Amino acid sequence: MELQLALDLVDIPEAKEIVNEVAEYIDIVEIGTPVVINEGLRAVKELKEAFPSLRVLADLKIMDAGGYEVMKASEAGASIITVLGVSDDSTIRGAVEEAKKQNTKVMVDMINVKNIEERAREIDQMGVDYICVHSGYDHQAAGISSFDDLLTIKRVVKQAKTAIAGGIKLNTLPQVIAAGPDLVIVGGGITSQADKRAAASEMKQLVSKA
Ligand SMILES: O=C([C@H](O)CO)[C@H](O)[C@H](O)COP(=O)(O)O
Repeated sequence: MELQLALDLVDIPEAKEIVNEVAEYIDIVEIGTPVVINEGLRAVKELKEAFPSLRVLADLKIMDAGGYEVMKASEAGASIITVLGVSDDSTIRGAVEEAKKQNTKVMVDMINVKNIEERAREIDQMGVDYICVHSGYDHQAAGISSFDDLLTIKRVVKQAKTAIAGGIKLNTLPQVIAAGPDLVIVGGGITSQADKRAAASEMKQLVSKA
């Protein structure tokens, strides 16, 4: 099981500062959607240059033009790029095809997918690398968690790796780990802690044991 740090509410210098603190405890660093909106793919490029041994995920949440956007993010240095599960199949297939050419990977974010079981089965047949259940900020504010969705995809997904994101904290991590995702994605659970290094270290210890 791997740990991904999501960076959302920071600029590029702040992102580098946080990764400097926690790099040894994370497997993947995510350039979150708000960072891409504010800073562009330059954020992906700069983080990859600063931390070449870390995989960088570009959380583009692609909804259209899958092939083109995967190409641009891959050229910037992303190892993994996100595409939305609610997108048309052609968008997901285009993203997968381009990622194969670029030797990068596609993560499908199931945020707002209503029929998780059926859509996860379909997407699993499209050759994607990860399927990620996700309760985004707006769902978190409404008290919605994606834990049940994780149990669903663990049951039906056969090819892709499974991942979970959204509001995971140290106290909820053991329950998440028990469900056995391949990748756990944590943003505020690390970045909003006074001691980010300690939080990342404790999380990495738990994730590594699983
Ligand atoms: O993808 C995310 C969200 O939609 C904002 O872009 C976050 O990276 C994801 O939710 C993980 O962050 P936390 O919820 O703070 O753990």
